[in-house]
Amino acid sequence: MDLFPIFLKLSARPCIVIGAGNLAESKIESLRAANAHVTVIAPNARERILAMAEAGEIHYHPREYAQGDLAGNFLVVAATDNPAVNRAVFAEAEQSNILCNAVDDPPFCDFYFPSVVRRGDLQIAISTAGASPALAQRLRKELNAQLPLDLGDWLNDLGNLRREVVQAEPLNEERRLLLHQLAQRDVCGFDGCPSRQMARAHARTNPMPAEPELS
Ligand SMILES: C[C@@]1(CC(=O)O)C2=NC(=C\c3[nH]c(c(CCC(=O)O)c3CC(=O)O)Cc3[nH]c(c(CC(=O)O)c3CCC(=O)O)/C=C3\N/C(=C\2)[C@@H](CCC(=O)O)[C@]3(C)CC(=O)O)/[C@H]1CCC(=O)O
Ligand SMILES: NC(=O)c1ccc[n+]([C@@H]2O[C@H](COP(=O)([O-])OP(=O)(O)OC[C@H]3O[C@@H](n4cnc5c(N)ncnc54)[C@H](O)[C@@H]3O)[C@@H](O)[C@H]2O)c1
Repeated sequence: MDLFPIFLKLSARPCIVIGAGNLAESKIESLRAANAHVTVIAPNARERILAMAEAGEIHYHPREYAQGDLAGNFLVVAATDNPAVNRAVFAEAEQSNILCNAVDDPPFCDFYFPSVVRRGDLQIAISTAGASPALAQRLRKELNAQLPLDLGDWLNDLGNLRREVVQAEPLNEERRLLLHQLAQRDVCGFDGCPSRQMARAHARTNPMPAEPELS
């Protein structure tokens, strides 16, 4: 199957989850991790979901799904234990052009949830297009065991240094090569960090062109 892999910005976008059980909980957690505005509709909710609602992290409506509930949402996850309800949710989503994932029900999904390895802003998302979710999970565990725990902190420092370089140097081949070199070196937030000093020395030989004088 030809799936299109993208990383969506969900910040402040309204997303809705129908169902508040075991499977819904992990989907709500991943939507919240992307700062989506999450609404949940289900007659019964797990403890953790009730706690999120009490803390004001999500909106929870303790009732059954009704046609029209999806209006105004960007995406929906159908995670009830009733396939007929999940399919009705998918049908409404189709009609309203809202992206839908009916959990564990591939024909009723516009998108699949991947297995994710995360270190800060670094995310590696794995999909087998539904061929073997167990393999996706195993690969996640293998990659997770191999990647250093402080990779996210390091990426944060590297990102800050890259912003400095981009501000100080014009977009050219020298800058591109420097950024590749920095991505292979130790970088830290400390001002005297050797990689930082190297970047500053580079900026002296590759400065921004002077602003043209106004006549
Ligand atoms: C990655 C992950 C993310 C997540 O769920 O958030 C995910 N499934 C995970 C685990 C997992 N799911 C299942 C098992 C049991 C072993 C097995 O069946 O292999 C295990 C492993 C376990 O937990 O033991 C059962 C299962 N899953 C689907 C079906 C229906 C079918 O195959 O027809 C059935 C049979 C249900 C039944 O028997 O009734 C379908 C889907 N599951 C997907 C995602 C989508 C495709 C992902 C991809 O491969 O691209 C897709 C298509 C739709 C979707 O739900 O988005 C998460 C791992 C998270 C992690 O730990 O990293
Ligand atoms: N838990 C698993 O590991 C797993 C694995 C594979 C498949 N499944 C299947 O996935 C489905 C969901 O699993 P679960 O463990 O999250 O179930 P669950 O029983 O924990 O939760 C079901 C949720 O659906 C809600 N619900 C029921 N009818 C509703 C309606 N009309 N409108 C809105 N909400 C409604 C319930 O209130 C509850 O919050 C089940 O069909 C299950 O068989 C579960």
